[in-house]
Amino acid sequence: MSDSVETINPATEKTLQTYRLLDENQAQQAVDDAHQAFTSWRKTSLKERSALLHKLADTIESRADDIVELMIDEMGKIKAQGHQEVELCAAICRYTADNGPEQLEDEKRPYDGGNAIVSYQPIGVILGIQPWNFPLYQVIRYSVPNIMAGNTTVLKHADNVFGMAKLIQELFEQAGFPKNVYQSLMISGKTASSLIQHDNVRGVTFTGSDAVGKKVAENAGSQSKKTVLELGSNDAFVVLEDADLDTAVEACVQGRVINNGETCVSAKRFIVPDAIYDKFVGAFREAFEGLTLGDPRSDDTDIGPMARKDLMDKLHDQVTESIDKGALCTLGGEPASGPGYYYPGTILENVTPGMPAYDDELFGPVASIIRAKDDEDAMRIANDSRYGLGGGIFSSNEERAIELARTEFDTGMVNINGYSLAQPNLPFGGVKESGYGREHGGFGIREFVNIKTIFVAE
Ligand SMILES: NC(=O)c1ccc[n+]([C@@H]2O[C@H](COP(=O)([O-])OP(=O)(O)OC[C@H]3O[C@@H](n4cnc5c(N)ncnc54)[C@H](O)[C@@H]3O)[C@@H](O)[C@H]2O)c1
Repeated sequence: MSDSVETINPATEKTLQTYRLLDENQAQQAVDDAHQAFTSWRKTSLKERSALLHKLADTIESRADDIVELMIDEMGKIKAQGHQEVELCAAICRYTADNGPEQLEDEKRPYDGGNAIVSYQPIGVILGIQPWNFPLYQVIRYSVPNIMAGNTTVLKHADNVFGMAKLIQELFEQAGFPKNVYQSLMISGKTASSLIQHDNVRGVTFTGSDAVGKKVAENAGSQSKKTVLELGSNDAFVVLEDADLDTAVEACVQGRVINNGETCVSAKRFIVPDAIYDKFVGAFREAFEGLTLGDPRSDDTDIGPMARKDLMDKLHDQVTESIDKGALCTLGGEPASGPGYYYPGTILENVTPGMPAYDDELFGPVASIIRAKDDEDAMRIANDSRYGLGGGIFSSNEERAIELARTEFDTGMVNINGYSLAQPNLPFGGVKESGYGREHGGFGIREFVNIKTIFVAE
């Protein structure tokens, strides 16, 4: 196995940097250092932690241009979306700093014989294994609540964004956090796997594919270590017969191509009843045709390059296999000529079970359109998936849509008449093979704490 990795600019295919990987001994030492840091970090007050998180928010904002440039170079993020990600991360820091103390406060509960205290205590070093698609956000969303709770953390980032891993460590240092409270480790997946077994790693939070997530959970489970899994999905956006089609088209297009189509919680399957199929699909295709594929630095670009060649090749194989099995490609469908890993906005119709476009996650700007008999059939199809992260319902009857979201949609999140990414104050996470556990909104902060009951007899 190579002891270094190269990062590559997906727009130019040029090498950006070479990073030397830590070997297993060095990685184990880093975990011991994080454990050492934990012994004093856990004793800091919530007020001190909160003040440092406010500084982190300011630091992130002050380094916004550096962060966004790196996102563009390493994974092809569109510039304006990079700035949105930076703002979201600063907001997560501030939300956690402002609300964390209350979310972690002791609770008093009477019992037969006395008054108990329920206390939220940190547990130690948390290993984060994260993907590349929101390379700052995914790290901030798990590390900041954990650090607020008194844990320390080591990160294994995706190889293609090692520059971002390095920069994030700098941000924590610049904000004034004590040494080793946060560390980015340049390690392979194999070394990350071995760290799960390290005695001082007390929990593992993984965001990425369901295939790797299952292995990570199995490995951690063999040692009774808790995991949080934020995995992929094939979110269904259901356009009901009474939907306002302009609203639906706008949100569905945005939800499909945001982040170059490389978003876990995004519109991937569009389920449309027969009665409105031609009208919706015609307008959707027209909007998709108008999207600009190109330079992620340009303000005119809607879809930038895909992050890696292997990901583009996989997407194209999934499109080709779906077409071979009967899907109709009514837009796009072939990679653009290089340099750069550019895949155009693509529409597949006649998508049916047994096709990758129906069964699996297509992680790129490809829309899978499925025709339903009626509204009821559309909801059935929406749930006909092994995944359950997010979803969407479009209807002019908001009350009915909310009821369907509440009782019928088998997912962790549902959009009604719109499309939204994560919010600091709202729980984020999935069901079924999209994983378990929740980030944000006061829930993430309690994932890796010891909820301790202290019985105080009267
Ligand atoms: N639910 C969410 O919040 C969320 C958010 C973003 C992305 N995702 C999902 O992530 C996937 C895309 O990311 P990806 O392709 O980089 O995922 P991936 O599973 O290939 O990689 C994720 C991370 O795991 C590491 N890794 C790979 N093999 C490993 C192993 N054997 N042991 C330990 N670590 C290992 C990778 O280096 C990377 O850091 C998509 O399925 C997407 O939907 C989910």
